[in-house]
Amino acid sequence: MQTLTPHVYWAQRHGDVYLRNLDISLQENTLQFKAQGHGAKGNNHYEFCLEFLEPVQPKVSHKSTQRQVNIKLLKQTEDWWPRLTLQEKKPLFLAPDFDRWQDESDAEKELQAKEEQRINKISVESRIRKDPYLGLKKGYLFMYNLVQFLGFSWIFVNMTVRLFILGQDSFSDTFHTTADMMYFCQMMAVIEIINPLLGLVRTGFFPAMLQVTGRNVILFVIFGSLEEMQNKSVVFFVFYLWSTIEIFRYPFYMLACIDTEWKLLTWLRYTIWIPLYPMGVIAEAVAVIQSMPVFDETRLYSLPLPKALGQSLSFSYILHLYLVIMFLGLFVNFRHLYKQRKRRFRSRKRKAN
Ligand SMILES: CCCCCCCCCCCCC[C@@H](O)CC(=O)SCCNC(=O)CCNC(=O)[C@H](O)C(C)(C)COP(=O)(O)OP(=O)(O)OC[C@H]1O[C@@H](n2cnc3c(N)ncnc32)[C@H](O)[C@@H]1OP(=O)(O)O
Repeated sequence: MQTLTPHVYWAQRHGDVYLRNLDISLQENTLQFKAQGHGAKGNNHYEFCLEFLEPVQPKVSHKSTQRQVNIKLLKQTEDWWPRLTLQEKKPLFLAPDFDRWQDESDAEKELQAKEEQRINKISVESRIRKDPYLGLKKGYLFMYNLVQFLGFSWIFVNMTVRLFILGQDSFSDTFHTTADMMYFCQMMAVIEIINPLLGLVRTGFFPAMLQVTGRNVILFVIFGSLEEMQNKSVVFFVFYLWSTIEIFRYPFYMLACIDTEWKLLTWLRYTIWIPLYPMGVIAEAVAVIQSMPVFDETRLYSLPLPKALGQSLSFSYILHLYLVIMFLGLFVNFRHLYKQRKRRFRSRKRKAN
């Protein structure tokens, strides 16, 4: 019997080395292969040895098939070897295993993809493990957003249809036709202050509080308690601006609850506030200014003063202060929404890369 050297095919990843066609012992980083087999040249001894360029772990795993022996060794440290063997000159029997071959950058990409998969799996698993009520929370948020979407859509459609039919004449009737629904939606919106406190959404408590309180002051104090304000055109502009953003914002949240995203809707949710928010604050400021003489006249909510200082302090003085707070609130929430927009589009760009 002759002693022959079999063909050995090799490939690597950052953590592993693959060899094909062998039988095996590993000593001092040198793989010894000796075997008897029946090949093209009849029954023969086959043997070779390979001293690896870098240390490998002592454990060798191998699997024999009728045609070959597959060997897998684990590298001691995860890195890329410029060649397989310590000796610089490639042994004649050694050739790249093109079935498995990858260059360093391809292997790196494969490694990264595996790592990302692993992280995603861990984060999904830990979310499920950490929060057994996740489904319930999402269900509750979905329903809340659906109700708000239906409410604001009703207001928006009602106002739009009336605007088309009656033109400017519809302005004066806005409050009487839509206020009940607006009361309902804005009272419900208090939930948006509670949600971040309960950790149900990643909204800041402060921006949500400014948003909901700001609107409710206008709705309940300025429009709700002064009949003189209720047929003014400004009601139309305030309600129309509020409902325009909400018919995009709530469906966006609904989709987020079912882990879905429509790009156009996301873009609209994070873009149309740019003109709408300042316009909304200006409309609200006009309403506050228009209400001041009415509060002066009716003395509604005026604060009683000690006799020496006069009879009472008109609520309109408080509204002067409120106007300042409103523009500060605009600044705070505009900045918040700008940051949210940047964060949202930055993370989408990163995902696209
Ligand atoms: C005693 C003190 C008195 C103080 C009075 C102060 C007065 C201040 C006045 C301020 C001026 C108000 C003017 C205003 O009324 C004018 C108008 O509204 S005009 C119309 C235009 N308006 C707008 O565009 C504002 C719309 N409103 C909002 O966007 C929000 O209310 C706001 C809190 C401002 C910002 O929203 P948020 O912080 O939640 O940002 P995101 O939408 O990006 O959400 C963050 C993440 O949370 C998830 N989320 C949030 N809510 C929900 C939900 N309901 N269901 C499911 N998921 C939700 C969202 O998906 C985000 O998740 P992720 O981070 O994973 O993307």
